[in-house]
Amino acid sequence: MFDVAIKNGLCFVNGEFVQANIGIEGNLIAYVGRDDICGDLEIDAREKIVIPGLFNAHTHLAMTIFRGYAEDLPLKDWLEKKIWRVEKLLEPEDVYWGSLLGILEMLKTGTTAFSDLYIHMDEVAKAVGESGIRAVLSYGMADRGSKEKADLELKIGTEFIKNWDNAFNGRIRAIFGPHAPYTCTPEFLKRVKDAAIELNTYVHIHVAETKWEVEHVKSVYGKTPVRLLDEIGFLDERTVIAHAIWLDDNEMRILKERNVSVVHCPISNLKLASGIARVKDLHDLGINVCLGTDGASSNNTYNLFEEIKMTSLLQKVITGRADALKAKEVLKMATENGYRAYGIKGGKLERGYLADIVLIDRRRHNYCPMYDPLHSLVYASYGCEVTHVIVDGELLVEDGIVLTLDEDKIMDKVESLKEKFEES
Ligand SMILES: CSC[C@H]1O[C@@H](n2cnc3c(O)ncnc32)[C@H](O)[C@@H]1O
Ligand SMILES: [Zn+2]
Repeated sequence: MFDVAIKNGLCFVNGEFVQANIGIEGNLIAYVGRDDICGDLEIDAREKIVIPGLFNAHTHLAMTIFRGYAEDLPLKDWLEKKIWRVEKLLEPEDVYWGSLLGILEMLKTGTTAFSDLYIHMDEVAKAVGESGIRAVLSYGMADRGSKEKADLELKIGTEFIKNWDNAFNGRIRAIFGPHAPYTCTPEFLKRVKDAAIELNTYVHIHVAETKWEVEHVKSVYGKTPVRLLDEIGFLDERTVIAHAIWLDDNEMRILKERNVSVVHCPISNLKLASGIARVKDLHDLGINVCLGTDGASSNNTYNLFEEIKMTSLLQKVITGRADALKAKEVLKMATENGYRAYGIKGGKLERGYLADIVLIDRRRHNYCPMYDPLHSLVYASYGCEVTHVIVDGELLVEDGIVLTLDEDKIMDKVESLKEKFEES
């Protein structure tokens, strides 16, 4: 008898869809196979596709508050003329409600875990605790050339890790999140890496997002962001870089040699007109590529199914090859690779892996006819087909309803915050 039994689903196991039952004990998958199983809670999956939970590997969760606030601008103007001004007005409680809204949207669209880099992170951690989702959290640090600021930022970032790492049965992993090579000096980034090594933790950072960034870093430090980071010993298997658009072949080889993971955020990159990452090349080199949405102000949703489809389509068009990335590989980027990037044993329907599992309704007009569930999922999903979501062995979404959150209350709160930022 298992705690939870998912029965007769079409399950994504070892890269293919097979009819199977899944037994969950505590927070782990304890059984995957064809034997008839029982559970204290039994979920009938006869009409469902069952996949490992999606991992959104780069977010600024509470930016739901600024969804639609600053449109049709390139990254530099978006940040400098709009976003950084209103972020100064953010209070902790705003971040709490904005984060809950982001979590609500992610759970409803099959995301079981995310990696966030933002401010007022205690509030994000509280929202993660209450909702039941899994998260890797980092306080977003930038020294901007000031030694005093560097000391303070590192202190806040370190305290956050000490207070929250492994909270809620290990659902929260707390790591370092320096913003970018153009807001953080190499001296500061070196201190962050040393602290990360001492605490045995990960570092999540934006790198090579725009042409401007590369030219700016070159003009100040005489080398590109990736070469600069490599020179200070910043890059290793516990480094996760978001974007990685403007790289030459040699820089890609450096990322491979150092075992760095890359988070591809195609929709944000298109919307801010930053560029298109060479994901096929990164993938072919053997780099661990995972997927992210970035913040809701540059996307404007937290629906990872959109990133899955966009990743596939963009690589087809920039390589001129319709088979640039296999659908199976892209689904792996959205699941297993995200968990792997942050050293979490999840993202696979396999015994011993974390029980982060998503059930999807097969009986939808957009999946009809279903020749191959993999292709239906990757190319025809809206995200709203998700019916059940289990995180850490707990059922959080049932028949499309998030059991742990009050959807109307969260929406009312975030809608009411708009007033504060409208005039800014
Ligand atoms: C200091 S907390 C994180 C910081 O990052 C900003 N941000 C959001 N999206 C992006 C992006 O695509 N590139 C760079 N910075 C980004 C966010 O607004 C916060 O200020
Ligand atoms: Zn970002």
